[in-house]
Amino acid sequence: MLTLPAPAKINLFLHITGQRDNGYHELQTVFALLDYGDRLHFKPAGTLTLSCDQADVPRDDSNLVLRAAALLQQHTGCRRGAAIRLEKRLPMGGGVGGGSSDAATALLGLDALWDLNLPIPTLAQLGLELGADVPVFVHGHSAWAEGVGEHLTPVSLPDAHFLVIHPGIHVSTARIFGDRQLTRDTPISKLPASLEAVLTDSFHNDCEAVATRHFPVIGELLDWLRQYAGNARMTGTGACCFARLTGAQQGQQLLQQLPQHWTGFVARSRNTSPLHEALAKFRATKNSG
Ligand SMILES: C[C@@](CO)(OP(=O)(O)O)[C@H](O)COP(=O)(O)OP(=O)(O)OC[C@H]1O[C@@H](n2ccc(N)nc2=O)[C@H](O)[C@@H]1O
Ligand SMILES: Nc1ncnc2c1ncn2[C@@H]1O[C@H](COP(=O)(O)OP(=O)(O)O)[C@@H](O)[C@H]1O
Repeated sequence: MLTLPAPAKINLFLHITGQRDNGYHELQTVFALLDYGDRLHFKPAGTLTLSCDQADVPRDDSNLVLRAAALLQQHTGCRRGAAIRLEKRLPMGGGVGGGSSDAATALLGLDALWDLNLPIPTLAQLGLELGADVPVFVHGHSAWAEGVGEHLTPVSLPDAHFLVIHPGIHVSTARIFGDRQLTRDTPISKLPASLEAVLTDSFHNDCEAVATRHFPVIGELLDWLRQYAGNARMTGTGACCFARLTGAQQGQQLLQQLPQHWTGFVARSRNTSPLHEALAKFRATKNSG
C-alpha cells in the first residue's frame, strides 16, 4: 500500500496579461504549495478502480485521478491496475487546485507503483493535457508561473502561515475566463523580490472582480478577512480566499469565529511539495528492502 499527499496551492496573485488565439489566457502568478490537501491510497490490483469518502466527488472516468491513470497507461502501454482511494479534503472548484493536485499525485504515484520511472518533464507534459494547473504539482516546487501556467520557475518563499476560507460555492474556471468584463491587459511584471512584495496592492488577482460580481459572497468573505488581515485575496478563479497570518494560533482563533456555511483551514507554505518528500521516502524504503 502506498499513501501519498495531494497538496493544495494558492495563487499569491494572478495577473491576466493576454489571451491566445485558442481562447486560453496568458497569465503570471506565484503558486504557493501548502502543507494541507487530499490524500491518495494506492494498492496493486488487476484493474483500475477509484473509491472516495465523499459522495459529491465523481467516481467515473471524469475524475482526474482516473483520467491521469488512463493517460499514463496509454502513454506507456502499461496494463497494470491499482485500487485507488481518494481522501478528499479540499473543496472542489475552490481555486486551491484539488483536482489538479490529485491528478499529479496519481501520475507520480502510479509511475512509482508500476516501476515506470518516467522523467518528471514527461509526467508534467502528460499532466498539462489534463489541466493547466497540473504541471506545478508534478514538478513539486512553489513557483513563479507564466504562459498558461506551464512555464515554471521555482521560488523560495519564506515560511508563512495562511488562513484559507471556502464560502461554500463552486466556481467554474471556464465561466470566469469566459466573462467579457475580465481584465486581460495587466502589464507583464518581473519576478518579484519577496513574498511581501507580491502581497502588496500592485500585485492583485484579476479574476477577483468578475468572481465577486457573479458570487457576491466572495466579496463578503474578502471583507470579513480584511477586518483581521490587510492582505486578503482570492486564489485562482475562486471561490476560496486567503490571508497571510501572524502565526498558526491566529488562524485557529479566526476559524472559531467563522460565519456559518463557511469552512476553512490553516496551512503553511512549502517550497518543496509534501508529495515529493513522501515519494523520496517511499523510494528509499523500497531500495533498502
Ligand atoms: C487560472 C487558474 C490559476 O491557478 O485557476 P484555478 O483553476 O486554480 O482557479 C488555473 O491556471 C486554471 O487551471 P485549470 O483549473 O487546470 O484549468 P483548465 O482545466 O486547464 O481549464 C478550464 C477552462 O478555463 C479556461 N482557461 C484555463 C486556463 C487558462 N490559462 N486560460 C483559460 O482560458 C479555458 O476555458 C478552459 O477550458
Ligand atoms: N479528483 C478530483 N477532485 C476535484 N475535482 C475533480 C476531480 N476530478 C475531476 N474533478 C472536476 O474538476 C472540477 C474543478 O476541480 P478543482 O481542482 O477542485 O477546482 P479548482 O481548479 O478551482 O481548484 C470539479 O468541479 C470536478 O467536476
